[in-house]
Order: sequence, then structure tokens, then C-alpha cells
Amino acid sequence: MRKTFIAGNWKMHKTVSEAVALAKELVPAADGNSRYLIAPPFTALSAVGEVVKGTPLLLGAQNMSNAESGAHTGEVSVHMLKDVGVQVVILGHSERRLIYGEKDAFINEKVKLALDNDLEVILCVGETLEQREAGEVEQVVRTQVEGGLKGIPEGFLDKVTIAYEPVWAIGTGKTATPEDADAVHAFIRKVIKEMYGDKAAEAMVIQYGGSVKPGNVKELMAMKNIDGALVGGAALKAETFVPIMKYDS
Ligand SMILES: O=C(CO)COP(=O)(O)O
Repeated sequence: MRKTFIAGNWKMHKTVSEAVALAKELVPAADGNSRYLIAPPFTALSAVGEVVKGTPLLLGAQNMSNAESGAHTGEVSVHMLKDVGVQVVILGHSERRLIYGEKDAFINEKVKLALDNDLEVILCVGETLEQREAGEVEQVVRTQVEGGLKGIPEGFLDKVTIAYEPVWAIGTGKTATPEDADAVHAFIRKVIKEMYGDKAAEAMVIQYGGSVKPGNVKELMAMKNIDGALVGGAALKAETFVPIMKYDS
């Protein structure tokens, strides 16, 4: 059985004091049947790490350098993340791909580095509206999954979650219908099966992201191939994120 994984990506929001206050509100809600994660901005990781330490609420980062150390102005390394208690790193988010030009091979370097250093990875994939309208969803998602996981041995897959985030549904209030999302999740599972076999495909946790809200989370999570959520806007307030964390209670 795959364990549901509910994650909040805070993107470029919250000062340290705001982040600490929200984390304190969320800790008591992380007591259900799922795994739970919050990914504050880099500047708040250390302070939020102190709040969630020893609790079931996991600490995530939103990105990471592809290099281990050195002359990389503005970047943050895997060792720095681990040093402040980060357990999971989100890689290949569509905002990294589309605004900052990150490509699959570059993302793959980060995935390898994270896994080699015992950090879990949430690998984000998803098509733009233009790609959807051109009938390219499967081709785009396949390229991103294969590219992101290239050279990753099967033994590391229990440290990998895939997040399907259709770009047209992010921050737009438009959600993929549960059926449409499930169809892409099933396709991702098929790609994993081709790469690693049945067992790996069955075990892979695949989150949905894109305008997940308290009002739609239940129907999304009810789908066979949807195993969790990667939440943006609704993760910024306890009022909206706690009901998502507790969608099954
Ligand atoms: O990009 C997302 C999470 O990584 C989704 O953002 P929204 O929930 O704001 O649509």
C-alpha cells in the first residue's frame, strides 16, 4: 500500500517569523495516516527546522544546487540543506524549468546528488497549456520522468516521489479533473514500469499539484493513482492547509 504524502510548497513567501508561526500551527495536525511536509524558503529553513525537529512534519527545501560546493554564487548545496535538518528536496518544479530554464539533464544531476546524500526527492513534472492543447502531454511527461530519473538505480526509488503538476493548473484556480489527473498519473506509473518493472511502478508515490484546495482534495485523493498532493497557495495558511492534511478524517 502506498502511503499518502501531503506537501506544502511555500514558494517565495514568508519571513522567518511568519514561517515559524505557521509551522507551529501545522505540527499538531501532522498526526494522521499520511506523510506530511512543508517546504519554506531557504532563509526560514533553519528556524522552521527547529520547530519541526522530532515531529512527524518533514522539512523540505524548494531547490538545491547541482554542485556540491565551490564558486556558485547564490546557490545552496545539499550539505547546507542537510545541516539545517532538511529531509526532502523539491526538484524540477515548473517554475524552475520555465522561469530559470532548468532542463532535464541539469535536474537529473540534482536528483543524483540529493539521493547520494540521503535526501529524499520530489521530482516535479507536468505540461504547459500549449503542450496539452497540442496533444503532447504523454510525450512531455515521459521525457521529464525519464530525464529526471536517468541513471538512478531502482534501490533509490523509495526515496523518490513524483509530483504531477500541470502548469496550467498552478496558481490559476483551475484544477485538472480527478479523472484527467488520474489518467496522467497512470501514464507516469506506466513509464516507471517500463523503466524499473511492476513492483517499482506499484510502489511509486505520485502526488498531484495545481490548485489543490480543501474543497477538492478529497475527490482527488480518492483516485486510484493519486497518492498525495503538492500544494502551493492553500499551503500558506493553517486555515486552508490543515483541512488538506486532514482530508481523510
Ligand atoms: O506549484 C504548486 C505546488 O508546487 C501548486 O501551486 P498552487 O496550489 O498554488 O496551484
